[in-house]
Amino acid sequence: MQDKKITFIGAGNMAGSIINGLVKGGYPANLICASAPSLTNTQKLADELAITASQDNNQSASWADVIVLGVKPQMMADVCKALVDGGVDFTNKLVISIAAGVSVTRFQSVLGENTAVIRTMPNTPSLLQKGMTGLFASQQVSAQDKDFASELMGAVGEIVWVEEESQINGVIAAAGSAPAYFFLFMESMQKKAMEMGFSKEDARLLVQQSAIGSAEMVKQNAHLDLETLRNNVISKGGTTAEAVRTFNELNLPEIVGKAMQAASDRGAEMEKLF
Ligand SMILES: NC(=O)C1=CN([C@@H]2O[C@H](COP(=O)(O)OP(=O)(O)OC[C@H]3O[C@@H](n4cnc5c(N)ncnc54)[C@H](OP(=O)(O)O)[C@@H]3O)[C@@H](O)[C@H]2O)C=CC1
Ligand SMILES: O=C(O)[C@@H]1CCC=N1
Repeated sequence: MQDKKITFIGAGNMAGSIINGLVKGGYPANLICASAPSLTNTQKLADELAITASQDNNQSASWADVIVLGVKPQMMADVCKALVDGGVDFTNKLVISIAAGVSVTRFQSVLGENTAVIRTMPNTPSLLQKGMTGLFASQQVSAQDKDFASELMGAVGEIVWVEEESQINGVIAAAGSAPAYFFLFMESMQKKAMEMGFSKEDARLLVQQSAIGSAEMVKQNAHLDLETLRNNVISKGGTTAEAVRTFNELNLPEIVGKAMQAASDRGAEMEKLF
């Protein structure tokens, strides 16, 4: 990977996961700085990973070749304005946003209309280098910077580039928010297993190992579609058939579709707000 100086502005759950995944994957820690108002998250990252922790956004951003913006969407414009007012020159820098709901146009209206901006939508399994990131590049981004962003996010998981910015909201629905869906599903299963008499620990083990095993089967059987994998578990007249019939009667596919649409719609709505 090209060795570039990277500053993360904001280092909470998501940016922290990327920093962890990057350093554990071998990216030089001395090329990474994390800046946030408090040292709570950043100092922990510095102690564990030997990156630099800072409370000075302007100084950290000025030092970097690549600035990863990892603050909450509602504070993004103010944080960017403060960088511009603080004298940070974005002319030769690559800006990578991980925020939902902040458009390229919005970034460029604050940072300068020719700023090279890549919008990404990662997810928290990036912490384990098992992330999924969608990326969209503004016209100003060079092929070399696109390659760098591919390598950067590729270091913490799989990547997919989208041609239309609006598709980032689809990435949010299918990947960025998705870990929470699977956790909710597993929580619901754990709760029922406990009602069936298992201890909390055993209920979790039953559910988590089933989830991990199923996910691994999906990964290792790319030639099989998901329906086939499902059908391989269903014995005619057996138990799984009853569970799946119940899911379908209660319209699980429609529920999932509606939830994903709600996530995507909220992403589009946020783009108007922030
Ligand atoms: N969580 C997720 O699964 C995903 C989140 N995202 C996106 O990531 C972004 C961050 O979300 P998340 O990590 O969950 O949020 P967190 O609240 O965990 O992290 C926010 C971070 O921003 C820092 N911060 C606050 N104000 C400033 C400031 N003025 N300058 C610099 N840093 C500041 C906070 O610092 P301090 O520690 O001092 O409070 C904290 O480190 C959002 O835009 C979200 O859309 C994208 C994909 C998935
Ligand atoms: O909930 C959110 O808005 C962020 C974006 C995707 C996951 N978390």
